[in-house]
Amino acid sequence: MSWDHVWIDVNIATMDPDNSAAYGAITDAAIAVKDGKIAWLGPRKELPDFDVFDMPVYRGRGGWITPGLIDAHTHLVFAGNRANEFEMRLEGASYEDIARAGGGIISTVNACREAEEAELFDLGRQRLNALAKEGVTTVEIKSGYGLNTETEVKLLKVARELGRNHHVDVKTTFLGAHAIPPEYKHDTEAYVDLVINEMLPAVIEQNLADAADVFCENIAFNLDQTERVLTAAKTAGLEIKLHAEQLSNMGGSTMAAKLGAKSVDHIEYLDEAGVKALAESGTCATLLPGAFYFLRETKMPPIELLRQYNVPIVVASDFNPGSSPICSTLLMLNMACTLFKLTPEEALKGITVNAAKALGIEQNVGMLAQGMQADFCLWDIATPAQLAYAYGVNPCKDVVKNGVLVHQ
Ligand SMILES: N=CN[C@@H](CCC(=O)O)C(=O)O
Ligand SMILES: [Zn+2]
Repeated sequence: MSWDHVWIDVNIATMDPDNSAAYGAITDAAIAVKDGKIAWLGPRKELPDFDVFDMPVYRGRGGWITPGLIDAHTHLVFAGNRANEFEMRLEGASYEDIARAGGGIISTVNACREAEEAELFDLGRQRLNALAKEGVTTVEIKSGYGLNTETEVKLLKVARELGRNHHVDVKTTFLGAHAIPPEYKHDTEAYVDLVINEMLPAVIEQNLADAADVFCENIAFNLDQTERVLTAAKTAGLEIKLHAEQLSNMGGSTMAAKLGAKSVDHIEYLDEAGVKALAESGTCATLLPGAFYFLRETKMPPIELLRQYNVPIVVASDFNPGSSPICSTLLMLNMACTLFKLTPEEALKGITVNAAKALGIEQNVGMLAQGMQADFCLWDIATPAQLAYAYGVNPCKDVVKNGVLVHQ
């Protein structure tokens, strides 16, 4: 056999739904890589003969290999910070109060409009490095802190540039309809027109986005406006997704599901009819425990219903300066279990196989099987549940991205 490299003395959490063991596990396993793909994986004793002098053989010392982690919802390109609002909330103001008073998303918009591309790139790279150290190999980055064509394009360009300059793959999402900018405060419809008729065409023309998103909420865009933007984006060839049912039940999830959205995200206020709609369309439900925690929310997302209707559950960091300033995908595993009572296996699915579905890349990444892209991590852990159980000492030992060992 001629491979590029082989790993032995490992256990593998394949996360492959066709493998009925918990985590799709194969213990005492081996995995071989060739041309950026998984050429072979299975029990060590079935590993075909190969010449040990022909290729590097890595020993995992009994650790676990998982798919490279996928953070399917972040806003990681932004300038400034909102520590002042954190203080205000601790003194009694709510996230909604601050947004209505012109703070919140708009304060980050002001910082982003002023920031140079190079500064945004540098900040983005530091954050990407932090995620990559924890085993993240694919990340989604949204715009949404520009709210004018120039700055939305700038943010998406930076996100694309980060993807070109980092081993982490970047999927970009246009979120021009994130909030209503002050200059359109009294004419939201005109802002929606601008998003559809000016921003979206600019983004499409420069191939800056893979998907589009909207914040459907009483402090942002109503159902009709949301539907208009999503329909235009879909017609333009983008995947669609939605910030939905975070602070109230607006019916955004059902509408987005009917339009074929890849995911609806937050969903604390999602009801049974909404869950059913997701199940019918194959739309993923993305849980954002970082925002739930940081905003001290109390309304739980409908976990039991999601299970009952077999809706793929995704877990993501939602890393952003306002509602989730937590740049850690691994910590989300712990929070998804402690706050939402997901099992560690459900949580790990949420940042691997289901996260890939939410980004439409499940044919290539998110689980480990022959022919899949060789994106995987070696962890210094005795059981996969340890990834969700403890936090603080990073157990990520090695990362293989596109078949190349990038971090040791
Ligand atoms: N909910 C809307 N958007 C972001 C928050 C952005 C912000 O507060 O800056 C979120 O996903 O939580
Ligand atoms: Zn978000």
